[in-house]
Amino acid sequence: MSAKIIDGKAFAAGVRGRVASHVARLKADHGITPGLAVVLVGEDPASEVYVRSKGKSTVEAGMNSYEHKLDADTSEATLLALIDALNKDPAVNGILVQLPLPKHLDADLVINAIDPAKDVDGFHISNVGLLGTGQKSMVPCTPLGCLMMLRDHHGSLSGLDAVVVGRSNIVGKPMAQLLLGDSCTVTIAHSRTKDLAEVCRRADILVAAVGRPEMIPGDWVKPGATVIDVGINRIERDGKTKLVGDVHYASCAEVAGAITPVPGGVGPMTIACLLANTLTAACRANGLPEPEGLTA
Ligand SMILES: NC(=O)C1=CN([C@@H]2O[C@H](COP(=O)(O)OP(=O)(O)OC[C@H]3O[C@@H](n4cnc5c(N)ncnc54)[C@H](OP(=O)(O)O)[C@@H]3O)[C@@H](O)[C@H]2O)C=CC1
Ligand SMILES: Nc1nc(=O)c2c([nH]1)NC[C@@H]1CN(c3ccc(C(=O)N[C@@H](CCC(=O)O)C(=O)O)cc3)C=[N+]21
Repeated sequence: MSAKIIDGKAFAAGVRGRVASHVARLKADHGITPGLAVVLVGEDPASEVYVRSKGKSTVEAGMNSYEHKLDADTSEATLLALIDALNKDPAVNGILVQLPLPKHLDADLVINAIDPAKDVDGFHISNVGLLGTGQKSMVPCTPLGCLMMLRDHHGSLSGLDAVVVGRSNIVGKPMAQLLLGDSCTVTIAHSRTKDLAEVCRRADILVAAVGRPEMIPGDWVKPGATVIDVGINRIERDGKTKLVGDVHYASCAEVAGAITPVPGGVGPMTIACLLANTLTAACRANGLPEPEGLTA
């Protein structure tokens, strides 16, 4: 069997297009232009690339982009003062603080200082609690993008066995919540899981969010399963840098029914969902109906 390739890049282009046309309507009918503020502390080159591409996509969708670059040694008080100002700024509908933060800053404290209504990453404890109790919230972008692709491929996810490998607050846990919300039977696996191979083989839906290049081989995949590869790992091969996921693509694609590639899978959907969340936040802030099909 050869898997269907789930084209995240094309899917993301579709989502961005829908966001852009909704933004155009908001502008024309209500004079509202949604705004996204991205805060980057320090000079991590990979983070700078992401922040630039987020800014570019934001502007392409017709929204305002505000970039705040702070020195690596910025104090917690300075960062919190910036977040306070952004919370109060009516032109800003979404706030994203790029992670990881330098070690001297308490990421939980910083994230929880963001107004939950502007928390387009969905990382604030209020949004985590709302998601966990099935209430309307801001949903983390990467898991939301994965859910959109899964719903598109399967129609209904009800009753399917889902295994999420990884239990981080930004990917694994919210991914598991969303799958549970769609009535999957969910298992969360991690570094202490016994017989991970056997656990993975039960999955109709296998989500890999581990951060270990090509860790999951094809013989861990149930024939016909859907494999969602969240991993973004930069490795050296044949003297070149290459981007690979957390699954061994070639062997998994032989067994799976469908699979997301890296690059061109989950990554582009993360950015598209960030724009979707910013639009959703702007609609909620103005008491307007939310865009359909762009939230969980
Ligand atoms: N495509 C995208 O848009 C995004 C991609 N990513 C990528 O996704 C991956 C995961 O990111 P993130 O969740 O932040 O990573 P974290 O490092 O925060 O979490 C990794 C998880 O994997 C588990 N793990 C580590 N080693 C093993 C192992 N040998 N067997 C089983 N489980 C293991 C850890 O378990 P334990 O808790 O026990 O330590 C942990 O729960 C990374 O490659 C990252 O770059 C992240 C965000 C967005
Ligand atoms: N507060 C916060 N929110 C985040 O959402 C967040 C973060 N911090 N820190 C870093 C991670 C990582 N992340 C990615 C986004 C897009 C791609 C992406 O578009 N990837 C392209 C390839 C890009 C390339 O070539 O490097 C792809 O997979 O096709 C990848 C990774 C968001 N993150």
